[in-house]
Amino acid sequence: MHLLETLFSLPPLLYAPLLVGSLCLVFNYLVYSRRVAQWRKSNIPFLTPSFLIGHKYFWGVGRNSATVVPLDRIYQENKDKDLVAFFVTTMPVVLLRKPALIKQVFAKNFNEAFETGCAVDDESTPHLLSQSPNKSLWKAHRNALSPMFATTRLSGEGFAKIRSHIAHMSAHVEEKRLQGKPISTKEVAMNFVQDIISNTFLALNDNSYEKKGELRKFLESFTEPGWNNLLKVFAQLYLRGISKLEPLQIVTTKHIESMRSLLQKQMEQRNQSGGNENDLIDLLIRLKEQDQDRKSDSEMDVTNEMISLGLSLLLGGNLGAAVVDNMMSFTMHLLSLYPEYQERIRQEVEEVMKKHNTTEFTYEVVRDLQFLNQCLRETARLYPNTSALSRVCTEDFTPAGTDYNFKKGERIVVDPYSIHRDPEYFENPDVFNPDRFSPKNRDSKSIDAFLGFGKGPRKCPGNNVGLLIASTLIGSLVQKYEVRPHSHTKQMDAYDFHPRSFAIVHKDDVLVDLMPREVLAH
Ligand code: HEM
Repeated sequence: MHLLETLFSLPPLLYAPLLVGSLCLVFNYLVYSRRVAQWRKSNIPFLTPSFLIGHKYFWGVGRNSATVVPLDRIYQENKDKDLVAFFVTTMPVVLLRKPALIKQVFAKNFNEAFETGCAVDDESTPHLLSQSPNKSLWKAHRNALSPMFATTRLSGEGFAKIRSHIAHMSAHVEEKRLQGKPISTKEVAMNFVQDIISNTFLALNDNSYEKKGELRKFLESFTEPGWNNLLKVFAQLYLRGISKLEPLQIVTTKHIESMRSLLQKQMEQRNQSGGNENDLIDLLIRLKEQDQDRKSDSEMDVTNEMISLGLSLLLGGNLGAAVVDNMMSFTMHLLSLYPEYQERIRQEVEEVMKKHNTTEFTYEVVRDLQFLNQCLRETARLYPNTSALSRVCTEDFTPAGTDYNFKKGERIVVDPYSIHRDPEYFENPDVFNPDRFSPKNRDSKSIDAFLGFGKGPRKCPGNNVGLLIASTLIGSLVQKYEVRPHSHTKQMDAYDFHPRSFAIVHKDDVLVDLMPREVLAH
């Protein structure tokens, strides 16, 4: 009583913050103690939280990589455990450490741990596939988009489009080289993948090497690392209450309206030209035709469902198509440090072209570049793009063969970076060794431990499209040039990642020098 009297005798400007601060501490204590008691009862080992800050390692956010370094330290320090729970500020999470348990929860218990933790509240709100509010809607959208994930769509005429982008990219790098400048892998890769995606999904004929295309600008607003995007993802994952505010939304009203007008323009054009490109625009027009009520409607009005499909395809699960450029940039970095693997790619390109009786890149050539595909998968192992795969329990369950009781609402995370560098699953894990992905070397242990494209029914559906685009870029560059390091002469690790990104992206652009092979031959 005496304490309260003293407090209220202070000027309001002084006691109000003290009062609010004290209430926060009480609330914080209650949150921590309730969850800790639950973990204890559920047999889930946990790390005792520090007041207000949860786990101390997350205080490095903004200095080191946003999540890779803290998660890796927790992973390393709890080697004896299958799983370990802790708090990120006031957000409780359970980190699954063992691939067998991850497979169990992500695949076998999919029905009980279906959500990714950033679902929208309302079915009609335009959203990404990863934000689906319920399983039936997620399934319907994933099925509707499935023809877009088939790589055969990019054979024949589809690959003719890709060849025009190889020509744009080649002209760009040759111009830079003749000016004596290094090549920005970020720029080359980003323009390449985003122009191909614009062209093959949306029939936009961009050449971003000359002028940034419409889609390129749109996608950049989602993927550019920085405080703004970091805060948005953080709010979606950990501050569910305030994440409903418009500036904290991942998909803002402005994005929705840009997507609506882009789709509308392309659908109207297609309706007039009557062409059949087997792309997203045709898919949306078919969807509209199937809708009996709107059959007679000649206007190409774009529904929220169409916007959701467009966003999901272009941005994927974790701001997706953009991950392909990241993968290509890291591959160029690694290959610049391992010239012997560049030579093997060159030999493979020559042999496969000979087999298909051609001197240029075709769908069949790229499809058959097995060793190059291994190099890309090995890149995804060392630099897995997603710092944390996440699921939220939608029901209580106990994974088979364990006595861990997961409660509805529990957030589960998986840290691909640490598992991919664990010698228990990958021998000499820090070494870039594409042969570990050869069919003869792959074993069930490493197959289970590889999480570069996720796990279970929510696994990346676009991985083969992404790998095809990446193989085309890397194959055509390495065939013509020797790639040499310019900015990064040492293999990057977690401390080289961008501190303000949840994705694993390098903080400084990777620059390389290109030496034409015919010059080297003389
Ligand atoms: C080759 C580079 C790519 C990598 C490394 C990659 C990685 C991933 C990862 C890690 C996930 C999360 C999976 C999980 O939570 O279990 C994911 C989901 C997803 N990706 Fe990809 N991705 C790539 C390319 C693409 C492309 C090119 C597309 C689209 C054409 C795409 C579309 C998606 C979609 C739609 C999801 C959400 C799946 C769902 O929630 O059901 N991805 N991707």
